[in-house]
Amino acid sequence: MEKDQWLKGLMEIPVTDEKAEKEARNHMDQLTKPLGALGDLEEIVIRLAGITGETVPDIERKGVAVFCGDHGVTEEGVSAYPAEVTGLMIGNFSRGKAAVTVLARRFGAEVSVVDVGSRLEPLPEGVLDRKVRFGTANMARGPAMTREETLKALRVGADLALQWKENGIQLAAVGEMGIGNTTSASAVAAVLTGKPVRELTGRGTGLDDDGLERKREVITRSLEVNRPDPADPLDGLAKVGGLEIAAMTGFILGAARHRLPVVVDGLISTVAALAAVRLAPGVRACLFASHRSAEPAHGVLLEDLGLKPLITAGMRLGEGSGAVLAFPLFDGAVTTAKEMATFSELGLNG
Ligand SMILES: O=C(O)c1ccc[n+]([C@@H]2O[C@H](COP(=O)([O-])O)[C@@H](O)[C@H]2O)c1
Ligand SMILES: Cc1cc2nc[nH]c2cc1C
Repeated sequence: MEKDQWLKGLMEIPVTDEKAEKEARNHMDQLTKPLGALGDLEEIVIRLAGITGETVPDIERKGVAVFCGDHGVTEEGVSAYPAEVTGLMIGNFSRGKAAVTVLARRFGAEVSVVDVGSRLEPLPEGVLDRKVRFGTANMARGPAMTREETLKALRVGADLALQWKENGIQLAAVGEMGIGNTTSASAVAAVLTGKPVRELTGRGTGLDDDGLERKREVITRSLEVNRPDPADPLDGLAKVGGLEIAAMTGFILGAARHRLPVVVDGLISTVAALAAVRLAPGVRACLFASHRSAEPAHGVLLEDLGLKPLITAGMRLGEGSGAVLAFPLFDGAVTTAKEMATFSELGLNG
């Protein structure tokens, strides 16, 4: 009961500040450029205003949260890499040598690496220990995890978003690490969109043709074995999802609850975002899509969410790397809003 109350509270998403949005639009229209000439950058400023309630928001402090988990379904041979790579990459994040940590350093973002369910033990320095269990069960044989575990993982993410908001983070990115998680993400995408598995399954880390066929068959079998309820996003996350996916759903819900704009990364964080939007539709207004992943399901999900990716770079890495790469576009957008002259300052009526 208390748990239900907590989840209900998390889903009370404040509405968009339409007055701030309108003021931001007016402001952008008055700047010394042809109307709309800054394209998506203008949309960033307007949407940030609607989220934060400030006409020209400050986004100096940025962070990327990387949620990590292992997947029992790797037993079925669905990834081009061995499951041990999840743990090895957690070490790499801790040493600041992974793509996301390198990019975060370059573009001035703080990083939180959160182990919500890897098999790694002990954890390296600086990694937040929020382990709910040591990897999920093999979803091709039964549920990946229980509803209880799903809610625990969700709470890990939601609590971090609140902590970030209280600590003064103004723009968040979300990413993940988990060998096998494109299989889980595609399965959750199939549950939430009702689209065919074939259309939603890609090569992940680089499967060959045989591997891709096996992956499709494993996802189809997992859906048959578990029969997740499409009307209950938590059921899909529990039965065919993953610990880091549920944590990202919680993080996104928590961010939206506290009006913290959040940039999603590739396929896996976007499926978490779709689950969050299905739980609380108001979440959508707080989301930005950084790039469009090479995974086929990603485009389907972005369309379902009505999100336009800022970058097209053929990336398929995850980690939050694409989201951090989009941060300079946000800085550029806000800087134009803050520093450009208006037509009236130029002595022209624009
Ligand atoms: O972001 C994406 O769209 C993306 C596409 C393919 C792979 N990945 C990353 O690769 C891992 C999952 O790939 P796989 O083949 O093991 O399912 C996981 O750690 C993800 O971060 C990520
Ligand atoms: C090496 C490696 C790094 C990753 N980062 C995110 N997913 C990944 C998957 C692999 C295999």
